[in-house]
Amino acid sequence: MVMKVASPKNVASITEKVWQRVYGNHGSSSSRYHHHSHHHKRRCCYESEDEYEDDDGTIQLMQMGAERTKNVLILMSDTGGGHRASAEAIRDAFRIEFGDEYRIFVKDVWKEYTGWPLNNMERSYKFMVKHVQLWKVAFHSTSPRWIHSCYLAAIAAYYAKEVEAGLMEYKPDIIISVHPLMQHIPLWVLKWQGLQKKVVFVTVITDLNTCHPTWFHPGVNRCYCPSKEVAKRALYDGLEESQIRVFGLPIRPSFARAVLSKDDLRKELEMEPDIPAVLLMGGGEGMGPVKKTALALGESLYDKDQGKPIGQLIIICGRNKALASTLESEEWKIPVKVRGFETQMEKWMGTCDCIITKAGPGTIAEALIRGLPIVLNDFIPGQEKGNVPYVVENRAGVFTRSPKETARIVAEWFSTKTDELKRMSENALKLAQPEAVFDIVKDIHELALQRGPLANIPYDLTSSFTSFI
Ligand SMILES: CCCCCCCC/C=C\CCCCCCCC(=O)OC[C@H](CO[C@@H]1O[C@H](CO)[C@H](O)[C@H](O)[C@H]1O)OC(=O)CCCCCCC/C=C\CCCCCCCC
Ligand SMILES: O=c1ccn([C@@H]2O[C@H](COP(=O)(O)OP(=O)(O)O)[C@@H](O)[C@H]2O)c(=O)[nH]1
Repeated sequence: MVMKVASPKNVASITEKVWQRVYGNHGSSSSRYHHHSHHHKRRCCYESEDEYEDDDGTIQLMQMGAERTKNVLILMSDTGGGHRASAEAIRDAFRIEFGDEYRIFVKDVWKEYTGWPLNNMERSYKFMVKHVQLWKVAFHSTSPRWIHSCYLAAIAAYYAKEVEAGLMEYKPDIIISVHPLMQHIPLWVLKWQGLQKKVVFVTVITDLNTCHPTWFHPGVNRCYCPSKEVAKRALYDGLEESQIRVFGLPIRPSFARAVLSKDDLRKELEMEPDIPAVLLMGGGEGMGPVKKTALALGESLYDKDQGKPIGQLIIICGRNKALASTLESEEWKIPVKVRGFETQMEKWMGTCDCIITKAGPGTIAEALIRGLPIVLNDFIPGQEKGNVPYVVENRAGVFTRSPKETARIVAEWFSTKTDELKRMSENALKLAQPEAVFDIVKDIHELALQRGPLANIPYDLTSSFTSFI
């Protein structure tokens, strides 16, 4: 349970003071500034209030009142592989559903526009999750709202102009955050710019259960929760029911829509046609006990009596190149494929019969769609802890940290307990929500339509107008 130590109003006023300190009296909604940064070349500087030129030189006044392509800015960070996967899923679903109506940008604005430590979150995060106790302390100690709001306000004070420049470069009509640390600062920027009434701001949560409270910001237009458990937490943390929607975790449309034949895929991926296959992975970064588990499977999936394999193994190491090269140099008694970062995960999952993974929400949601029983072999404390009961209590998989136990379970699934494998596969399919990403983008589209005439006013005029509304 998270204790609410400070009221949101108090936190807001601290934040506003910080903004005032940074911008002085220029923090009004209609202010403009000249910001040149070495990070980016494509900067628009407005020389006067009369000149409104877009990057391609078209004068925006011409667009007033007309239907125009709307800009969608998706904020993410490569801390793990899940945020990017969800961002790309949303981008692809927008394209499928609405074609040219929307122009989508997937960006880590902090990485591109700010400096240390925000531009280096991936490395800091990797370091922290390797030292599990450090991550545990950081995760739990920053859970109370007043604590994380203070941290974020301090960061905002330092990098406000850079983040603002990063957001405004894309002239977003809609901002979608798929990252826990990308609510507060962008929402403050919108408030300061007077753009709250023009820009739709939504959060798409990518954790299935025990997510960090930074995900929940009462200032959003919508908060898309992937499960009822997360929705409960959102309500508890002060969001209104009208702000919350539960559609599921957004998964790339290639997963949701593809009809794949296992036989064809096995040919395409050059796998053995007739023996069952297990997929072993550890998220985008190849984390968890992948190597030990692979070695144990190399033994358990080999039938010594008959002198032949009872299963084959696919190991996807993600961005962990060191892991891939050590596994490639091993001698195997069973058919094994070692792969690096794969872009067509739906194919590898489509060709396998079960999966072993750490409790990453993206991988879990994808495996459920493919009906793969799951052996969870690790979890990151905090945000991934709750994913374990989500899978186990719904009987879509099991949890064990022991590589030997994992190898034994898979060997049984492929030999004496095929009925259990089948049952778990059916349970997995019951939990799958392949349409979630489409429901999310359709709902965002509805929100954008509800914005009314303001949304069609050229971007650079809007903040001046809205300050009078
Ligand atoms: C005695 C108290 C000392 C405590 C000191 C803490 C100082 C602050 C330092 C670090 C901040 C820790 C942030 C915790 C909140 C994170 C919220 C969260 O859930 O983050 C998860 C993401 C990663 O995404 C997850 O990836 C998973 C797989 O790997 C999985 O896919 C899951 O679904 C995803 O949600 O984590 C981050 O993005 C963490 C980034 C940490 C970067 C550390 C940067 C260090 C320095 C300064 C920046 C400080 C930012 C402070 C923000 C504080 C507000 C919380
Ligand atoms: O080689 C790889 C490894 C992983 N992934 C994807 O990366 C995401 C991993 O997200 P998850 O939440 O499971 O874990 P994280 O990497 O964030 O820890 C999933 O969508 C995977 O399909 C991928 O596309 N290629």
